Amino acid sequence: MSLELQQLSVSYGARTVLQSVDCAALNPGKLIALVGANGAGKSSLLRAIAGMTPMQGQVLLDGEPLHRMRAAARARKVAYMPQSLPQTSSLTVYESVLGALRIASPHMGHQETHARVATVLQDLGIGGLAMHRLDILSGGQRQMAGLAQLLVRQPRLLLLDEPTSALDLRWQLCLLDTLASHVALRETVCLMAVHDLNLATRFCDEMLVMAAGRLIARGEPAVILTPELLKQTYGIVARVETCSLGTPIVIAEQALPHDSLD
Ligand SMILES: Nc1ncnc2c1ncn2[C@@H]1O[C@H](COP(=O)(O)OP(=O)(O)OP(=O)(O)O)[C@@H](O)[C@H]1O
Repeated sequence: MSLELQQLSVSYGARTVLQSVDCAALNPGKLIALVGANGAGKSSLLRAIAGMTPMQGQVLLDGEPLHRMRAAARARKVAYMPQSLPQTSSLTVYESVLGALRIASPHMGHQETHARVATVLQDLGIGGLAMHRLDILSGGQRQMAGLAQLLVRQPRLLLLDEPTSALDLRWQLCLLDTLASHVALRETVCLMAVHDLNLATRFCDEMLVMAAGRLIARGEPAVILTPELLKQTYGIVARVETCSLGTPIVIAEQALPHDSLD
């Protein structure tokens, strides 16, 4: 079973920013990248799936319409990480991850709860931050803590909005490696918005490409990423080569002039 989007539309006031997005069989166990230019609608799509913005159409998770699910069941199954995380909490990283798990699984035993928190912090490599307060973390550390709060719940569906945007090169690799292992092990459906196409091609098995509120391409990065698609999507002249790891690498050569774009 999997995630399916049927005729999903989102409007802000009179402005429609997502236009009847259809997408079947977004399957578990793999990372799926959601890419597209600024303003293409990636965050709106993730928020709509997460039930955080009014929408038309239907989102099915394992065949079940998410909007008909009771709030508690939905909160257990779906975890969403926004682009920017709140900075105000004075909880420690450990307390915040523990709290996230207790809300999702209030009946879980004390030992299992604490073991799960310790494991997720260790897997993400942030055990050393456990007793640090969230409000004094760096942006990248907060992003790692935010992901820990989601993974500890072991949701069925993970929706991540640019989860590596604040991370340095090493932590980008650490986070995506851990995420890929978690998603494969738990058979999680994972859809994440990413700007870095080269990270997406390296870690994601499938790519959804958005432009102006529509889904314009879907498939394996090596198959769908072409200079033509990059021109259409981002307004750039780019080459796509195969790097020594065997994955496609996008070399952006030049931005097309603003007045040459539609
Ligand atoms: N709360 C809002 N109210 C009104 N318009 C909005 C709101 N949020 C987003 N939009 C508009 O919806 C369109 C899609 O925005 P969205 O944030 O979904 O794009 P995105 O692909 O995630 O962009 P980015 O890569 O810059 O984060 C944009 O034109 C944006 O101005």
